[in-house]
Amino acid sequence: MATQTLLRSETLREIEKTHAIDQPPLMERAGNAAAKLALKLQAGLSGPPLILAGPGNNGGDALVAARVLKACGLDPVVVFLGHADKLPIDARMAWERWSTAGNCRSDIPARSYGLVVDGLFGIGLARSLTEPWLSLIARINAYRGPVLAIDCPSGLNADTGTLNPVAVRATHTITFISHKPGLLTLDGPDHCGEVTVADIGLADEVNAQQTAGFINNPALFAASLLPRQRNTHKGTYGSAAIIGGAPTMAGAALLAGRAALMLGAGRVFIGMLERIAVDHGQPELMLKSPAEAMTLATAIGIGPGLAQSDEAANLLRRSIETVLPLVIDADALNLLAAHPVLARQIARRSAATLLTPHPAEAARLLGGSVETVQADRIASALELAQRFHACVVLKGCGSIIATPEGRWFINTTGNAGLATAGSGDVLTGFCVALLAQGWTVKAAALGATWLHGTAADRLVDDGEGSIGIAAGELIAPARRVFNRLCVTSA
Ligand SMILES: NC(=O)C1=CN([C@@H]2O[C@H](COP(=O)(O)OP(=O)(O)OC[C@H]3O[C@@H](n4cnc5c(N)ncnc54)[C@H](O)[C@@H]3O)[C@@H](O)[C@H]2O)[C@@H](O)CC1
Ligand SMILES: [K+]
Repeated sequence: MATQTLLRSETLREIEKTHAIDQPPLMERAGNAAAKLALKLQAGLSGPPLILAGPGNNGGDALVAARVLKACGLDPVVVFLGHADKLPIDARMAWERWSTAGNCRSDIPARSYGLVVDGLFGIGLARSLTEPWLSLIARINAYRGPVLAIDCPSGLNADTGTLNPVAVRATHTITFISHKPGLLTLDGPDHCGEVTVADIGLADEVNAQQTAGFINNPALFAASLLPRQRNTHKGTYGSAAIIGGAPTMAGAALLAGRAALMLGAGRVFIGMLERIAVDHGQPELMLKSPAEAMTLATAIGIGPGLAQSDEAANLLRRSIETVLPLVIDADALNLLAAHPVLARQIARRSAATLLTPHPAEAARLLGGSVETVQADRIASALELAQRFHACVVLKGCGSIIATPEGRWFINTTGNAGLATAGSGDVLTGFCVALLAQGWTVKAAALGATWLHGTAADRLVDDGEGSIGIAAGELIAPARRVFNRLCVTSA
C-alpha cells in the first residue's frame, strides 16, 4: 500500500508559489480534474449541475470546471459570489473565460439540480463565516443529492479539521496537490465524503517535503510484521504487564490484558490493585500484585482502571523508573498531569514511553482546555511528544500519532463504534503486546492504532457495528488481521 503524504496549507502555498508560472497553470489542472470527477458524478442525474464559485482561487477552480463541463455538453448553472475585479489573477482569468461561455448568477435559481459543486472556499478560509455564507451552506446541506467539494468542503479548516463554525457536508471531495490533514481528523471525515487526491502534476514536489505527515498504513510498520519461527517459546514474545484495576474498575485491566494476550504477548501479567485471583473468562491471564507483575514484565502498560490513589501514583513512579518500554494511559495520564515531578521523570527515561491520551487527558497534560487541544490536534500531539520526549497517540476521530522527533501521522481506520467504554483499554493492551514482542515504540503506536481501527471496520463490514460494539469484540478481528498481515508480509 502506498503511503500518502499530508501537507498543511503553509507548505501547499510554498509549492503553489514555486509553480506559479507553470504551464498549463495549476488552476487549469485543478479545474479540469474537478470537472472530470464532476462528469462522473453527474452521469444519469436529471437537472443541470449547480456550481457555486466563491471570491478566491477556490472559486477560480470552480469556474474552470464549469467551462470544461460546458465544453463537454452540459449546461451548468453557475452562481458566482465574489467581485470579478477583486479576484486573484488566475481566478480572474477563469472568470473571464467562463463569461465568454456562459453567465454567472448571484443567487441560486429555484429549480432542481443534479450535482452541486462547492467552490466557495478552500485553503484560504481565514476567519469565521458570517452571512450570507452561513445560509448558503445551510442550503447546500439541505440538498439530498451528491455534493462535490473542491479542495475541501467550504467552512472546514483543511489543516485542523475544525469548523468555522459550519461547513458543507459533501458526498465527495477532490483535493489538490496532496491529501490534507484537516480532511482526516476531527470534523473532516464527517464533511468530506469520499476523498480523491489529484496531484495536478506535483507528486515529486510533494514527496520532497520535509514537514510532511503521513496517513498511517501497514507499510509504515512492515519491518515489524514477521511470521513466527517454529523454534521459539513464550519467552521469545515477551511478558506484558498491565498495571491497573482498582476496586470497581477491574474490568479495564482485564480487557487490556486480554487484548495484549491475543495480539501475541508471550505471557500477560495483570498487576491488579483490586486483589482478585483469576479472570474466569480468560484464565491464561496471570493475576499478580502490581509489584510482582512489574518485576516479571518486559513491557508495561499502566492506567486502565488505575484510579488516582496514592498507591496508584506510587506505582506510576515505579513504572517510570523501570528501563522497560512503557505505555501510559487513562488515570496514569491524569496522575502525570497532577504530579509535575513524575511528568519531568518521563522526559528523562532511557526506555521508550508511549502516551495514549484522549483529548481531555491531553488537555490536562498540557494545562489547557479540550477546545485548545482540538483546535489543532496535530500541534497538540507534537507538543506532548516533545514535552515528554515520548511517542503520543492522541485519540479521537482521526487519531494523531506523533513522535518526539516531530514526525506525525493520522490514522484513518476505525469508526464511531470505537466511542465506547473500554475501547482505550484494548488499545493499551495492543500497544503493550507489540512492545513486548520487540517492536519499536513508533511501530507499536502505528501498528496498534491501525489494528484497533481496522478491527472496528471489520465489525462494521460484518454488520456488527458501528452501533453497539463492545470493546472486547475488537480483540478477535484485530488478531485475525494481524495474523494475516504477518503472513502476507513475509
Ligand atoms: N494558488 C494556486 O496556485 C492554486 C490554488 N488552488 C485553489 O485555490 C484555493 C486557495 O485559494 P485562495 O487562497 O484564493 O483562497 P480561497 O479561495 O479558499 O478563499 C479566499 C477568499 O475568501 C475570502 N475569505 C476568507 N475567509 C472568509 C470568510 N470567513 N468570510 C468571507 N470571505 C472569506 C478571502 O478574502 C478571499 O477572497 C485552494 O483551496 C484551491 O482550491 C488550486 O487552483 C491549485 C492552485
Ligand atoms: K470548497
